[in-house]
Amino acid sequence: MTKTKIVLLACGSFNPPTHMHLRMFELARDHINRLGPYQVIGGIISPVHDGYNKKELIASTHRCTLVKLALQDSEWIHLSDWECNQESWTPTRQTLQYHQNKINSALSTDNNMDNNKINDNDEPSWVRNIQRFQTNGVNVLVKLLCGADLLQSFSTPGLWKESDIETIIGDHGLAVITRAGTDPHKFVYESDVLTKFSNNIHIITEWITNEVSSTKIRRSLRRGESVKYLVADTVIDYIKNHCLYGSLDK
Ligand SMILES: Nc1ncnc2c1ncn2[C@@H]1O[C@H](COP(=O)(O)OP(=O)(O)OP(=O)(O)O)[C@@H](O)[C@H]1O
Ligand SMILES: NC(=O)c1ccc[n+]([C@@H]2O[C@H](COP(=O)(O)O)[C@@H](O)[C@H]2O)c1
Ligand SMILES: [Zn+2]
Repeated sequence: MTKTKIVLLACGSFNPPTHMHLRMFELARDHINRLGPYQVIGGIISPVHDGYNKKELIASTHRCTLVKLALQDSEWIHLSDWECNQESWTPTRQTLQYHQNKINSALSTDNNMDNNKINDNDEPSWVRNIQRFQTNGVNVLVKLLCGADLLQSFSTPGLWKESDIETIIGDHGLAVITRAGTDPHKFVYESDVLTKFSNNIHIITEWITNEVSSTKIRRSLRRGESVKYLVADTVIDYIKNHCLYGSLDK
């Protein structure tokens, strides 16, 4: 049986990236691969544009560097700085569509080329990673990976267009990681649009709960407290060297 090839894309602030951001990918890959008809072949972290204007959001140049440092130990998850390099903030539907189109057009070019030439190009690492796989002309699907709080934000009035939610879930699909304080099953039940597309929403229970959040990390840094074992050492070094989040180099 040919498995549908999946790439997981997580959007968000990553301000800064924590171990839990990376755990989400591992949890979702195990879950989706276990279902049978799917094979997860790549992961992408797409930090949000500075124009998102969220409180305490530091410059995307720093956030992209921090994500790259956090991903040094991962073979399959890559940074995409595409959103950050746009003129302004991009709605998530467009981000998913851009990455899916880019991957599939790179793969179709590969199919028409001599095998030796594959990977010998200037594509970003998140594309090159996927070019290692044989897809035999079958399109790769990019799914949105998120925590349950992002799913919950779908019901915030004026935040998401209903048509975007339909495209994101209907055409791409969601992998949702449970998070304390949220009940994604109940949330799907209470929403007509989410129930309509619930066959394309994978809710993944995080049994080894880890309530780290970027907000808590920023708070500890501001207070001069240790964040070791919550975020990568290389991320901590960079934050301290650049005195980010009110931290002092010590
Ligand atoms: N501990 C966690 N459990 C489940 N999902 C998480 C967790 N931390 C982050 N995520 C998910 O990671 C994605 C990126 O989130 P984001 O950058 O906002 O991180 P955050 O820790 O929630 O940061 P902040 O506290 O600044 O909101 C979102 O989909 C979010 O739900
Ligand atoms: N309408 C939309 O497409 C829409 C609305 C709100 C947030 N988002 C995205 O969700 C993510 C939320 O990140 P935070 O959880 O860090 O706020 C960001 O990547 C943002 O671009 C998208
Ligand atoms: Zn958040």
